[in-house]
Amino acid sequence: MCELKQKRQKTSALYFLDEITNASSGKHVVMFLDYDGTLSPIVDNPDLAYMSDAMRETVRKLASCFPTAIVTGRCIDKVYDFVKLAELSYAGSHGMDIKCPSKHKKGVVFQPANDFLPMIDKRGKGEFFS
Ligand SMILES: O=P(O)(O)OC[C@H]1O[C@H](O[C@H]2O[C@H](CO)[C@@H](O)[C@H](O)[C@H]2O)[C@H](O)[C@@H](O)[C@@H]1O
Repeated sequence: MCELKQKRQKTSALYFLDEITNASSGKHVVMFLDYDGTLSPIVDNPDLAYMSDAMRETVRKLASCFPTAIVTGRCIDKVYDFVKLAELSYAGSHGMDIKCPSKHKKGVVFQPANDFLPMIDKRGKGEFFS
């Protein structure tokens, strides 16, 4: 087997399936997935970083087995436009904007940076603190 193929295998979770199965026994498993370069290929234009239908189907199946979240530097709306799976949780803007699905129409929203918006706004207008 060529060296590159061997390296690829060793970075695949499938290579460690027994270890992962043993380590997760009796525990609650939650999946956190990156978007760019993980669910989608890296492409020159970030607006064209589509995920394939096959990948979407795999993530849909995964989410039917474990709570699943996408964690990304992108804003939630943008990544949701690509992923289009309402049953997932999304942590966008590097964790500053989090939405989890729930029976409520809007879902559970957690925006830890909200309290800092007035300060950020002041900074943006050139007002500095002493
Ligand atoms: O946290 P991530 O989900 O990994 O997001 C990181 C950045 O991803 C995007 O940029 C990267 O992917 C682009 C599309 O393939 C590529 O053109 C770019 O070179 C990569 O850095 C996204 O555009 C950024 O906003 C994210 O911060």
